[in-house]
Amino acid sequence: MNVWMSPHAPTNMEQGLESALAMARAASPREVRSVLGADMSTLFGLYRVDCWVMTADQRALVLDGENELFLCDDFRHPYAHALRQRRGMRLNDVARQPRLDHPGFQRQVRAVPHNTDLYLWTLAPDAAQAPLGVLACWGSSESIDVLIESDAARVLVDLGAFHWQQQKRSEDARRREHTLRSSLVTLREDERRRTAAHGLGEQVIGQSEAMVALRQQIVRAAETSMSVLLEGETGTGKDVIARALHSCSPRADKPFVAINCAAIPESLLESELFGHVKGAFSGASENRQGLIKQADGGTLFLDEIGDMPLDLQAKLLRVLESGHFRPLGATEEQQSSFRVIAATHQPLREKINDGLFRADLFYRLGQFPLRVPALAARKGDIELLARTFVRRFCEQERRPVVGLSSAALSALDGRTFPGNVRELKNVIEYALAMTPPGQDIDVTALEAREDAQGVEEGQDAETALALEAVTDLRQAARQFEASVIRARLARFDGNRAMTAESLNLPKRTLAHKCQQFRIGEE
Ligand SMILES: Nc1ncnc2c1ncn2[C@@H]1O[C@H](COP(=O)(O)OP(=O)(O)OP(=O)(O)O)[C@@H](O)[C@H]1O
Repeated sequence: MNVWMSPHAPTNMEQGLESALAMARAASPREVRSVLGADMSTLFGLYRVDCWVMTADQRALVLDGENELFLCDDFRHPYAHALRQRRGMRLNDVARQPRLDHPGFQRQVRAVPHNTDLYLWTLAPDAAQAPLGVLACWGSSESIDVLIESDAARVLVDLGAFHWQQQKRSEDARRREHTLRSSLVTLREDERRRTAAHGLGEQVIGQSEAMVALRQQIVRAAETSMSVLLEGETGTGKDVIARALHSCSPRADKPFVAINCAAIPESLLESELFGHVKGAFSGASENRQGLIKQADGGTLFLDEIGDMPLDLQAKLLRVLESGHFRPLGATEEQQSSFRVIAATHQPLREKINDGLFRADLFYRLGQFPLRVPALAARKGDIELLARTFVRRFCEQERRPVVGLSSAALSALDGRTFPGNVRELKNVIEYALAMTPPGQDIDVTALEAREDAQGVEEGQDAETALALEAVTDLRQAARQFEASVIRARLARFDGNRAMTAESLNLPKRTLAHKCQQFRIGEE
């Protein structure tokens, strides 16, 4: 019997037309399925109608919004049979189908009344195409009889498959377009970052894999407002990197404020950072803005952070967490919004273990850790660095730009550079001074510096011997100390951190002695 020819024909026909219209208006495959399932159920008085969806890999059937999954090659459930036959399939009294013992299917059977029949339609827009899914209609034997006889049911199912397919196509097209768009955005982003990283090449020189990767990380860190912790041996370029990071960050037009925590006496460090008000301590004759406030909107670079005293570490942590601080002697709090970059050549973890550095500050500073490799680990960079320094010095001195002989380059390659790039730079500068203008730097010019250092050290030894002749022991000791420090500083290309380390002196003590002996002023 045709359902539209039933005694309620006008109502049913109206409903059928409404259903067809609703499917045509549906905005997604899921909406088509939902209209089809609901309307079939109402029109034919069924217990339940499920619209099973074929997964993209064509291996299973799933139901919108549910977890149940039926594999297409598992013939313990009837959906696999329907898919294989690709035509309508009827199961009378589903509870009496012992071979269909799929646990999921049995759960469904238990959820419907006794004597329920099942009619399955394989939904496909046409026979040549892969099925979209299976429509499972559960109902009494009579309603399933009506369903099977009904032309209207067939029309609705065909319409459902058609609109499902149409919506699926436009959804696939939208998804493809979205994927394309987002991969284009990613591509553009990557390209922008690559260009930015490339642009940093003039500031942070190096073509080794490690340096190329480091520049990319610098660009990434610059995009965020995270705290950056630079770790690396002395002279590896931590200062250069901090400045480069600031210059390619959105804070570039705001101040870059740097402080070396090791170079400033402990007693002054706090007031340098936080500022003070007039009369806060003896000598504080006027209000003074601290570096934290000066860095507002920009970047605060804390070099040698490992040398910051513990009590100041706690205060720094508080500023980083809250953005608030109080200048020395002030009653009011101030605010500053800055990005912090900290640098250290000391292993901070060891300092934490020794109770000299706060673990919480370490983690707060190291939100974006960057490790700067030693020059020895990227010897491939020596030539580019050397040539760049030669060019820069020549331009600075207004001399014709010269090159480096291959013997000079291989001599550089053979050196160890404990002072890293700083040492290389000093070697080049000295060699250039020893080379007549217009001539390439040769190996003899490089060796001249070592010879000069040797003489200087020899002279120091002579001085030390000569001191035996003096009668004032304290003065002799001071002169000897000064000679040792001078020689060691010369050996480490003026690097006080390395000098202090090699003499087992705190950097602050070395700084004090240099001041006392006027080293570095002559
Ligand atoms: N990658 C680099 N490109 C260009 N110049 C560099 C690079 N690395 C270091 N330099 C130069 O080497 C010298 C030392 O660099 P910098 O002061 O940045 O090192 P550092 O790691 O901060 O040293 P320290 O730990 O002793 O403070 C500077 O003159 C700097 O210009």
